[in-house]
Amino acid sequence: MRGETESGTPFARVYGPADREGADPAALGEPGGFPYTRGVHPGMYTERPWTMRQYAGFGTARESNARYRELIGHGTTGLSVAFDLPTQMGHDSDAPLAAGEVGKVGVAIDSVEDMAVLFDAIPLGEVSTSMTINAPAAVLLLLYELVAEEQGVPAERLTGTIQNDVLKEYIARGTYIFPPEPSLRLVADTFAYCREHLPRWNTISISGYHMAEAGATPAQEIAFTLANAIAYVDAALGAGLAVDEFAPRLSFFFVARTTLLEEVAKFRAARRIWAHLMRDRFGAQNPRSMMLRCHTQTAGVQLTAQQPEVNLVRVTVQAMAAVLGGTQSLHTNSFDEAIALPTQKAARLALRTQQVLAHETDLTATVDPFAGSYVVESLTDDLEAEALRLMAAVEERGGAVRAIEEGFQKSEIERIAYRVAREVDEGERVVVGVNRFTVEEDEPYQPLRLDPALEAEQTARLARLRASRDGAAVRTALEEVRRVAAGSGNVLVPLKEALRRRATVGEVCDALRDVWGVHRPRETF
Ligand SMILES: C[C@H](C(=O)O)C(=O)SCCNC(=O)CCNC(=O)[C@H](O)C(C)(C)COP(=O)(O)OP(=O)(O)OC[C@H]1O[C@@H](n2cnc3c(N)ncnc32)[C@H](O)[C@@H]1OP(=O)(O)O
Repeated sequence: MRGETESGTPFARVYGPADREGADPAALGEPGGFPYTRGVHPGMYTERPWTMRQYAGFGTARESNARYRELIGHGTTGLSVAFDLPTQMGHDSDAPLAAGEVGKVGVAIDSVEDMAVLFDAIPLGEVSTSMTINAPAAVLLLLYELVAEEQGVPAERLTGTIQNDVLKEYIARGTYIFPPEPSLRLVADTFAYCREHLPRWNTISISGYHMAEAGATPAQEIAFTLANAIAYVDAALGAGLAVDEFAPRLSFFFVARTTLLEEVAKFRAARRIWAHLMRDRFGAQNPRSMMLRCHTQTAGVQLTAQQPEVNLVRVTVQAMAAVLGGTQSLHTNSFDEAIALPTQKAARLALRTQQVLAHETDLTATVDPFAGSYVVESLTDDLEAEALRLMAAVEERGGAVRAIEEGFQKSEIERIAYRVAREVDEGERVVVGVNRFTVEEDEPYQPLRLDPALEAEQTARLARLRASRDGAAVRTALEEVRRVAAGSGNVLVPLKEALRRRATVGEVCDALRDVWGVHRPRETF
């Protein structure tokens, strides 16, 4: 048995009252009350279960639309769109760089017409939709708003989230386009635009998930995520917004690992740190600005290609950690994700896992069941202290952006990833089915295969769009995007007009690239 937490603190063999002596009851508080250690709502899941939000998308808009409708039919309670890499990088499906990638890791969206197909017969006034899109987040949000307009749904009714967290892209995920400064401006413009037009929209999902997948410990995950959050808050304040005008719509995204006790503590510690930051450092007055609301995804990196059915068990434990930690929204991975895109059956089983937890167990019968547990409260305090220490290290480097430019977070995370890989290789860290309890031959598994004709189909669709639209109007609209991007107005306004006129995702991103350039990472190791 490992003698220390994933964050590197030694585990006591037994925890007891002595470990909690002198603990301040105010640090725990009440559910729904400052500092929200016990959760953001007084009644939590006794009032409403978390949102079951399965991340999905592949092929063209038509295939993904069918998968969403199927998920809704099976009882999913929120949508979560995965985009393909060209879309995430702001390139059209016919761009040379897109070749071979169209529709692979998510859906290909080139224009408002694709977006309309993606949400065909899905009432946007009723469903909440998350979109995992970062550098071009504003563009995809505007496409969503345009489709809602076509459906006759007013923007102020729309609920959902854009990931829009470009800082962690530089650290871990990699789909950045522009340099940090214009990227932060675009984020602040999005906050301002949403405040005015889409007040119920969560404007960002500040993500620790990808850093965790890259190797971050739970303490690093909290610290680097919240350090990025501070940079976004500073950017918005710098753009002239008041903290309570945008902070209630900031949201977060964490992983849930199989180390259940430490993970439960992680969610609780993160909420506590955020509440203090917002109240004490940024002077927030609105309690909603102080509530860390989060989505959680089970840890994909812990799933194995060997004996893949064992992943069902891992995902169940991870999902329990998220629920016991008080998440607002949850994606459970499919058991076959270490091999390929999920099959239909695996995707359904993943959703069923959440439904069993919500409807068959007693996890939802009472709020924050682990409160008062000697070990979980101690781990919560330990994680809080360690995360604050790491956040101070980021501050010493001049804040998140400076530290990113120096390669600090990335190299700290890589150090841990290397250590974990070595422990697995040496058998010190047990991975069932990989370095212990292996079998000679797994049963054959049929992965989902994408139709190779799909890329040609999507580029032909794009050619038809280009031939049928008013080319001169598109050129004028793109010129306006460049003009505003070079100045200081809110760039979402001309972007929306260009998209309405059938400019494509690639064309509007190219217009921004013309003005802002692209980010070139510094190599560190
Ligand atoms: C790995 C992969 C990749 O790299 O590609 C990815 O990134 S995948 C990444 C995928 N990312 C995601 O799916 C992100 C999902 N994020 C979200 O859905 C959001 O940001 C969220 C975390 C804030 C959750 O939003 P949500 O709409 O699902 O849920 P909420 O908690 O906001 O609940 C909806 C409404 O019900 C209210 N409500 C909920 N529960 C209660 C309760 N117990 N008592 C009283 N009210 C309640 C909320 O206040 C809210 O209303 P009101 O709004 O009025 O307060």
